Amino acid sequence: MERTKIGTQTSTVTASLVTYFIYKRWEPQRLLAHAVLLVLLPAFVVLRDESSMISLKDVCVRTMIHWVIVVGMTTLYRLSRFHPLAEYPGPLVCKITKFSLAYATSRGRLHEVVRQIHAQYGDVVRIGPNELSFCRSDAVQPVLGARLLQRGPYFDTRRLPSGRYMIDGVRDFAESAVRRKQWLKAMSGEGLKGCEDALASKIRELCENLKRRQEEAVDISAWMSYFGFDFMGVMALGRDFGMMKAGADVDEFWRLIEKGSTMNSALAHIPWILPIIYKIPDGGKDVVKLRNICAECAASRVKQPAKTKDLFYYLSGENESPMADSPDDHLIENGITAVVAGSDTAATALAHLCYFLVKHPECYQKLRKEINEYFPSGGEVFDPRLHVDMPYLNACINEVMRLYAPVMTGLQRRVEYGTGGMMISGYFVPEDTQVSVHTHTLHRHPQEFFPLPDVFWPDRWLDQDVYTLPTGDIIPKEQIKTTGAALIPFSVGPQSCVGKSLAMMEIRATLCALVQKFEMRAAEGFRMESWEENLEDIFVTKRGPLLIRVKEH
Ligand code: HEM
Repeated sequence: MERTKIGTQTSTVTASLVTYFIYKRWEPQRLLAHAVLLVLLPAFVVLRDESSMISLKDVCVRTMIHWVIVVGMTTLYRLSRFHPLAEYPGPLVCKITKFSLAYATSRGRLHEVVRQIHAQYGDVVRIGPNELSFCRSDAVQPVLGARLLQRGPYFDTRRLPSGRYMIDGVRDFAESAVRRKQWLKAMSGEGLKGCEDALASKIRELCENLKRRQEEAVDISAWMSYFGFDFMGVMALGRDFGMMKAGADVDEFWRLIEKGSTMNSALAHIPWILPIIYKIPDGGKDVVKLRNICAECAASRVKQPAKTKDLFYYLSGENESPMADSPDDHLIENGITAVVAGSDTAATALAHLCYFLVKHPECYQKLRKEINEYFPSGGEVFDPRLHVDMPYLNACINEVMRLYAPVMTGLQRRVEYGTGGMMISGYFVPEDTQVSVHTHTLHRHPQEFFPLPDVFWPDRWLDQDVYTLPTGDIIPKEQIKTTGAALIPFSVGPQSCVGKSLAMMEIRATLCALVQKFEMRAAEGFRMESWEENLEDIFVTKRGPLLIRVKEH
């Protein structure tokens, strides 16, 4: 009897060690693997050794012991000096698990938490058991730009039930290049030209709507989203969502995207849990609703021949051959990606621009002066070719993208198992390690942006011999540090934002129109500081209200 017990205990410990090694080496993700390793294996060990006198309680107790051993071994190893990342500093809890970052994300505070970790532990920190975060501009190229590292498991949330990845989750560079081909055509000179009429017409609609609301406090942040979604709906799916017309999120498109992003970005830190979450009934209800809206839009768009060579025209391949009668999954996916990736990101940048320009009226006036100089005859200020050359306009946009990039988070890449590791900005990163450059922290690093890295000061982007600081002090060029290579709101490299040109065209044109046409000031009783306090990093940025009064010039 005693011998049987010892035998069972030995078997349980052996099974736990095997389980621990399998998790450590292969990090299995499938639900079946979790079930076999965590439930069936310990039960099998007990049943095999004590088949005649086994009770349910015994099985439960042994399963719990199995779990405690696996978790205990994992924790000890992650904290031990034998772990390949043992030399890197970081909070104890992050060395053990990424649950703490998943929690911070679910609260929208990830940008602050990672920044705080860097402030406390340095430029290269351990933010997960197998993950390093860099806050150095010389890490940007090796991590993102140099075509060395593929995306990490953070992007597993971009995998569709079919097993295929959305374009923004694809790991393999070759597949990525194929999937980006049509996008790049759409973002070429001719492709962008095809978007200009729709953009000009949506900007006009935005200005008309704001004009009608001069007597009331306007939530300009929400209006930027209505505008962004309507524009991208037309561009990518051939349908105006009608948000500006209704002054509301009519199809709940925006709400669905925000809800989905909050959950996805939290789970992205613990991707092994995804197969379990996806089995929960209704777990993907919102995603299905979102997909159905897009599928319906794309279906009606393919029935009409293209009036303009817009984004849909290129993404559907209409530029190369006639369109099929009904949209395929690929086309619907691209449409969803464009709306999800392109609407709210640009809207966030525009909302931040309104916020900072209202807070700094002297910058608002300086920008208005530049617009009047470039468009002396008044009238419509829509000329994307001129916008590109306007120094102060572009300085304001750069400065806002620096302080609050619409995607603040570090984009995860992975040093693959079997590569032997690599050097990144003078640090050895062992194989099987996830790495990222934390955009929000890098953008405010005094070594890259000096002085006043936390202050909105567009002049730092201008080329001058002397600079007047917001404090009134005058300093020479030599005392200014503005590292262009450290500004990475669109990421860099072979998988960077493929919609950058369209986004920049949209932001420049919309800002010019708003500043030319309207005066803006904070609405009475609105606490401006609440804007920054309410920002949430959910991969994209979730924003609270920004109540503004607009008045036509
Ligand atoms: C201010 C606006 C925007 C910002 C800040 C932004 C930022 C980003 C970032 C940081 C990435 C991740 C790149 C990586 O993993 O390295 C990305 C990817 C992407 N963005 Fe944007 N984006 C913006 C607007 C747009 C627009 C307007 C579109 C489309 C019309 C778009 C389409 C995409 C696509 C398709 C990807 C995936 C690219 C790939 O994986 O190859 N984005 N964007």
